Amino acid sequence: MSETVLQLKNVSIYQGDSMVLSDVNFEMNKGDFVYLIGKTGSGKSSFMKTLYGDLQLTEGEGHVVDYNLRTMKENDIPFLRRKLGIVFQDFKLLPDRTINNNLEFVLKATGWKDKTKIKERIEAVLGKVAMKTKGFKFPHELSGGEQQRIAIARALLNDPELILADEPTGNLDPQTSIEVMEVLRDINNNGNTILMATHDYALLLKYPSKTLKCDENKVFEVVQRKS
Ligand SMILES: Nc1ncnc2c1ncn2[C@@H]1O[C@H](COP(=O)(O)OP(=O)(O)OP(=O)(O)O)[C@@H](O)[C@H]1O
Repeated sequence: MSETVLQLKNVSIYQGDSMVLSDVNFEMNKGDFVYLIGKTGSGKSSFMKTLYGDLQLTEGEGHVVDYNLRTMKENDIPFLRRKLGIVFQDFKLLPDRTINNNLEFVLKATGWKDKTKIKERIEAVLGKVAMKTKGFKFPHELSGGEQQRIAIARALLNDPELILADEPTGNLDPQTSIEVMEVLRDINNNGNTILMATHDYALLLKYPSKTLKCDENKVFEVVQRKS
């Protein structure tokens, strides 16, 4: 039976007093890969932020993994985020430490203590993004595409039930975007559930998948035409 990881019912999303999206109804099941598209300012980031608890849900019903976005308390947010993997456009790696130490930092902050297990987990996630040999480098010693692969590895550390990727290829050239996309598709093929906001229509055409569009304060599914 399919397992629901995300469910929104009659949701409206606000930034301050202004409504960004209304009547949003959407569900994702384990293993899905869904794109979220829309013009700049159409609400993609606001949608993502609502899902990881950065924007409070005040209207409608929302469930992400086992959290109820309406009733969740401020102290629940870090626990919700442990079940999510979040990838941003600008990578957000800590510049003052190596890749291994960036990953170790997250594991320690989320309760990992055993040194051997930490080392094994770091190797495993670096392997998943084909970056096993780069752990000793600092972020600035890596290309943008490599940094994004590390950010994806970081998102995988705690076996997330849902990966939210907000414009993960937004800072990358077309060829590097394809390489990062291949990593995301591989991860999806291995069972991870991914919601990816993007502007990049070339990626959508090359890697078709279910697509939601934000437009005029609504979110609806678009059907890709086969040419
Ligand atoms: N922190 C904020 N405070 C007030 N309004 C905001 C805030 N962030 C975004 N908005 C407004 O909410 C609307 C949706 O913005 P959002 O960032 O969600 O769009 P987006 O589709 O992600 O755009 P982009 O593709 O440019 O990132 C816009 O009108 C924007 O100006």
